[in-house]
Amino acid sequence: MAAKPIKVVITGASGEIGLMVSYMMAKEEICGAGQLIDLVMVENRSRMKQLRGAVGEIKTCNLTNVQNYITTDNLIEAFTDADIIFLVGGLFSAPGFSRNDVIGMNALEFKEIGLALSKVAKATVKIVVVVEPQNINLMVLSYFAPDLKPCNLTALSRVDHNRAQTMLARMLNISSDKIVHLTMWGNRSITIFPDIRHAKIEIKGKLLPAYEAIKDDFYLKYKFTEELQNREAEILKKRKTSGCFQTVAIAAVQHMRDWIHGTKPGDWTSMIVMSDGSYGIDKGLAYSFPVRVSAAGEWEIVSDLDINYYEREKLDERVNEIKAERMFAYGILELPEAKIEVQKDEEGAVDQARATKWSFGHAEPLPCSILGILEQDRLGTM
Ligand SMILES: NC(=O)c1ccc[n+]([C@@H]2O[C@H](COP(=O)([O-])OP(=O)(O)OC[C@H]3O[C@@H](n4cnc5c(N)ncnc54)[C@H](O)[C@@H]3O)[C@@H](O)[C@H]2O)c1
Repeated sequence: MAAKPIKVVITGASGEIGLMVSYMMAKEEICGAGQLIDLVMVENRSRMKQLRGAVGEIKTCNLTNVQNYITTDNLIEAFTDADIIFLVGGLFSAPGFSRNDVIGMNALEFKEIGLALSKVAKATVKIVVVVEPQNINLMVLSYFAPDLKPCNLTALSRVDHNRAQTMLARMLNISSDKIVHLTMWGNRSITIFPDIRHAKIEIKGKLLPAYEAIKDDFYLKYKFTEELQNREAEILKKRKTSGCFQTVAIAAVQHMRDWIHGTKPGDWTSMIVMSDGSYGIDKGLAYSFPVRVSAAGEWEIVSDLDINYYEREKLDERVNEIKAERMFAYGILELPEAKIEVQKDEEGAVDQARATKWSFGHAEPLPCSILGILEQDRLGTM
């Protein structure tokens, strides 16, 4: 008898990245050779027409990997019995939006997602958060779905891992699979910290430390990080587009493939996971670590890298940044853990245009208090 189809859910499935992830999951045998999937594509009600159009197109691509195509705007229906969930549906940072705008808006989305998962998630589900800011969204989701265990929860830092790997390979004109033991530490933001010191490069069959192979310590320690951080902006400027959609979709699918089948023997990847206290990072903080995955699909943090004084400082800076962003999100959600006071708009005035924009995906415009705090942040008074 054929194996039961694996239920793969993609939220934001009619968006740029969600649609590309859907195509790849329908086309590639990510869940295993010959393994059928049920592809569940989730969208906001207002985008269901576009989603049905997109599914109509995928169905005519002559792909044999999918047993059933399901479209829905109902998170409970989507998440029930789901084996794999790509959380791609959320708000993208538009021109003029600050990072705190994006944190606030997506915190509200991820509260809803967490609540839905808390009702129906399978104990073995594999979830990857693609929506920015990935670290914060993962912690909000986990807060509202407390029964989910760290083994269920990851977020995407593979985009930067892939970029760094490719940049190093290009310096030596070699294939990127010759670069191993690379790590992206911390927060998926412009401050993500690439660790090249532990990376190794295969040259003529021998693994050499990256610093020894490249022989440009100043570039690797200072300029490389800057170039990595600016890479996305550079591409967007040249392409005149608002996002590196292909880069993100491919990274999300690679992340999931490694999680299902294991990382390359002798190597690891970078994933945002809930810290178990490794490297002195607070337990429960969503942080990008070096992560090794067994062939059975169980991930663990690679916990025995030596960390020097410079790296310690960088790791701790990212902890503080993530904690501050988490506090901001908790403030928006009015959680008891928040130490900041959510300011009420005493005048009761609401900028309806912004309220509607930020309430994208929600039945009601966001409350005044939230608009108040976001406005303050934009004015730089927080
Ligand atoms: N470097 C990165 O890792 C990176 C880069 C770009 C984008 N992203 C993230 O990927 C996400 C998707 O980007 P995109 O370019 O595809 O955006 P997009 O605006 O094209 O698509 C997002 C889709 O999500 C849907 N959506 C919003 N909330 C939803 C919800 N709760 N449930 C279901 N659907 C929902 C929207 O209707 C929209 O169709 C963005 O939110 C962004 O944060 C990450």
